[in-house]
Amino acid sequence: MDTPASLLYTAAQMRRIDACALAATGLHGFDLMRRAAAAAFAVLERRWPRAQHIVVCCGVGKNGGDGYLLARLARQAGRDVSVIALAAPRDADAQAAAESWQVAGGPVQGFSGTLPAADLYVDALFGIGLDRALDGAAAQLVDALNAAAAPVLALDLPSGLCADTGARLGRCVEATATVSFIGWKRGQHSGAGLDACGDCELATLDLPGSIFEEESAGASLLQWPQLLQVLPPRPRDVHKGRFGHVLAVGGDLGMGGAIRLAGEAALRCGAGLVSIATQAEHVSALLAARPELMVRAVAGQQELDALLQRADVLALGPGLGARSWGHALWHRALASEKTAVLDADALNLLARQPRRFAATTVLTPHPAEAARLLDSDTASIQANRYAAVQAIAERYHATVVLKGAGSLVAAADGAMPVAVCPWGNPAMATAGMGDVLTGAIAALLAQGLSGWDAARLGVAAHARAGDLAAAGGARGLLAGDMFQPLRQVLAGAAHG
Ligand SMILES: NC(=O)C1=CN([C@@H]2O[C@H](COP(=O)(O)OP(=O)(O)OC[C@H]3O[C@@H](n4cnc5c(N)ncnc54)[C@H](O)[C@@H]3O)[C@@H](O)[C@H]2O)[C@H](O)CC1
Ligand SMILES: [K+]
Repeated sequence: MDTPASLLYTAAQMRRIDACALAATGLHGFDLMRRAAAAAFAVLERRWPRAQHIVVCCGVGKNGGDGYLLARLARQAGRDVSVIALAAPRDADAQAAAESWQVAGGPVQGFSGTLPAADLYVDALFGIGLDRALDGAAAQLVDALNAAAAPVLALDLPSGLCADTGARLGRCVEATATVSFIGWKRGQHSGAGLDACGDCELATLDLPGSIFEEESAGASLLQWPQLLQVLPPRPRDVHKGRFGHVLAVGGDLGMGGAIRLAGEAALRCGAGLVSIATQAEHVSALLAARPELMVRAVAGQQELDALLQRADVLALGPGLGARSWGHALWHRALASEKTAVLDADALNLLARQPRRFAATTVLTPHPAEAARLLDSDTASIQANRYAAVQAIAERYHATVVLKGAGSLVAAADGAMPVAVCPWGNPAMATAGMGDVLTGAIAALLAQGLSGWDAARLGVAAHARAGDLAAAGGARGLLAGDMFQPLRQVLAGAAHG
C-alpha cells in the first residue's frame, strides 16, 4: 500500500491537497504556515544546532511567509536572524507573517546584490508557486546563495526547481537540505531535483491522511519491503529449469565484456540457466571467466534459431553494435516474440525501426537512448523525465526504465503510477552498470515476474547493490563489483 510518504505529486495537486487540508481541519492558511515554519525550525535545530547567524531570504508568496515565521522562531530561540526580502509580500498570509516578524522587532532588508555573511541561509523565495525561470533580482539572489560559503536550507523546494519535472528553470538554488511540506513533489526525486534538494526531508504537518484521497498520485517511490514480496521464495525440491533460461545476445567484435556482465548478472540474480550468443572470438574467454555460462559462437540467424528455441527470456543488446551482424540477430530475436529486455544497441536499432511489442518487453534506455527512441534530444528528456518515460512506454507498448539519477519505471499500459527509485549513487555511472541491470531484469523475468515487477525489483536491487558496493568508496566502483551485493540484496527478497 502506498503511503503519503511514498507518493509524489505535482504543484497543482499539492495546491488541491493544501485546500483539502484547510477544509478537512478548519485551519487557515496561516495555521499551516506556522506548522511549516515550526517543522522547518526543528530541522534547522537538528542539523545546525550551532548556527548563530542566520539569513532568511523571503519571496512574495506563501513560501516567503514560511520564511518570516521561521525567522521569528529562530530569533525567539536566541539566534541572530535577519531577513532579506525580494519584495513586499503579495499574499495575505505572507503579509501577516511578515508583520509578525517585524512586530517582534525583526529587521527586513531588500536585496542589495550581496548577502550578509551567515552561518546558515534559508531559501524561502519560491515553492510550488514558481511558474517561470527566475530573472532579475531573484536570479541574482539565487546566484549569491549558491556562491555563499555557508549551507542553505530550502523550504518546500529549492527555488528555481520545477516541482513537476525536476528540471532547473534557469537559475536554481543548490540546497544543502530541503524540508518539504505536506507531500513530496515529483521534481524532488528524479533528475536535477536530487542534487538541487540535497538531503530531502518531508514534514507532513500533522494532517489527516484523508487529504490525499482525492488525488491519484501519478508517481510513487519504490518501497523495498513491498518489492520483497514479488520474488517468490525458492522451494527445496526444485530443478534449475524452474528458474528459467536466459539467452543474452550481443558482444560484437571487441565488446565481449558487455555480454559477459549481462550473462553473469542474470546468473547472480537467480536465472536457472544462462546462454550467451556472441562472436566466436569471445567464447573461450567467456567460458574461462565464467564456466557456468553456456557460450555459443553465432555468425548469423540460423545459429541463433537453435538457441532461441531453448530460451525463455532474451537479454538483447549489450555490446550488440550497429553492424549487420548485430542487426541480423536483433531482427531474428525480436521475431521470436519472446519475453525480452532490450538495452544499448538494441534500443538504438529499435529507434531506427520502431515497433509496438505484443510480448512482455522491458526497455532500459539511458537519457540519450531515450532521446533517440522519441526522436528528441537528451536535454528535453532530462527536462521532463516523467513525461519521457511514459511517452516511450506508450509508443512502444513496453515497460520502460529511464536510467539516471532517480531512475523511473513506467508500465507498458500506463495504468500504474510511475515508479521512482530512491536508491543509487553517482559511482554507478561507470561502464557496464547498464549491462548488469539488463541481466538482472532478464533473470527476474525468467523467474516468472511480470515486466512491471521485474523492472521495478531489478532497478531497486541494482541501485541498492550499488549503494552497498559504493560504501567501500565511490571512486573506482566497477560493474563487476556489483555481483556479490546483488546476491546479498536479493537474498533478502527471496526470503521475505
Ligand atoms: N497553501 C498552503 O496551505 C501552504 C503553503 N505553503 C507554502 O506555500 C508555498 C506556495 O506558495 P505560493 O504563494 O503559491 O507561491 P510561492 O511562494 O511558491 O511563489 C511566490 C510567488 O512568486 C511568483 N513567481 C513565480 N515564479 C516567479 C519567478 N520566476 N520570478 C518572480 N516571481 C515568481 C508567483 O506569483 C508566486 O505567487 C509552498 O511552496 C509552501 O512553501 C506552506 O508551507 C504549507 C501550507
Ligand atoms: K524555497
